[in-house]
Amino acid sequence: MSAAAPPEISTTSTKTRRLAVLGFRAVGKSSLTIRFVDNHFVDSYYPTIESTYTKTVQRPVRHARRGAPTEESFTLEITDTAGQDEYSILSSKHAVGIHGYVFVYSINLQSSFENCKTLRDKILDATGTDWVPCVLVGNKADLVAQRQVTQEAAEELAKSWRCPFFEASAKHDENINESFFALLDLIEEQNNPPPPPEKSGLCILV
Ligand SMILES: Nc1nc2c(ncn2[C@@H]2O[C@H](COP(=O)(O)OP(=O)(O)OP(=O)(O)O)[C@@H](O)[C@H]2O)c(=O)[nH]1
Repeated sequence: MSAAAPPEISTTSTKTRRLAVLGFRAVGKSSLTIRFVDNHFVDSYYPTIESTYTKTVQRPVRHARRGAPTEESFTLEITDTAGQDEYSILSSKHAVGIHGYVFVYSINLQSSFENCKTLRDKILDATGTDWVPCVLVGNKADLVAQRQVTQEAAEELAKSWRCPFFEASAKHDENINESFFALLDLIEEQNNPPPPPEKSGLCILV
């Protein structure tokens, strides 16, 4: 009889998290998503209807207990939405069953930054909440000479949304993983608040 396989303690089962990438037309939503999922950049521009991408990632377990798995696996289902402006009708499927949002603007287009505020308001209206897990991403950070949106304004907005903020470049592969992982970590922080501290072995029965 062969020896039993050792128990699998390095990872837990996979959890699925659904993310939606929203923003104005041509800010780089597809480019960010494809850079994250496939690690390449397409220079040409094809307006998106809607696409869903899947990527499995490992993250450290939050508040891991002694002897328990230290990493967990997530299957990310990322919906790359069509570009939206303030007049676009929000599809209800972008409000239901989504764990977190990537709001994207382009640092060289002020109106795309303003548009993120409108989009988030629409999501809050549709979900009936006053907060959703999200990350604010200023893409095309390589176009710094054409900058219209200051870092300070974006930091201020992210602070008011209680969310992480990154300037990123899909073209130069800057802060792409960081943006998606920060969102995932924020989602998990909501789902797994810190447990009460472990008690010592001593137990007094009365
Ligand atoms: N310089 C620069 N160009 C970028 C970057 N990301 C995307 N682009 C270019 O911006 C254009 C639009 O990119 P997409 O990724 O198609 O934008 P999108 O937001 O998905 O577009 P829609 O689906 O129409 O809303 C393309 O020509 C990209 O090559 C970047 O980080 N830097």
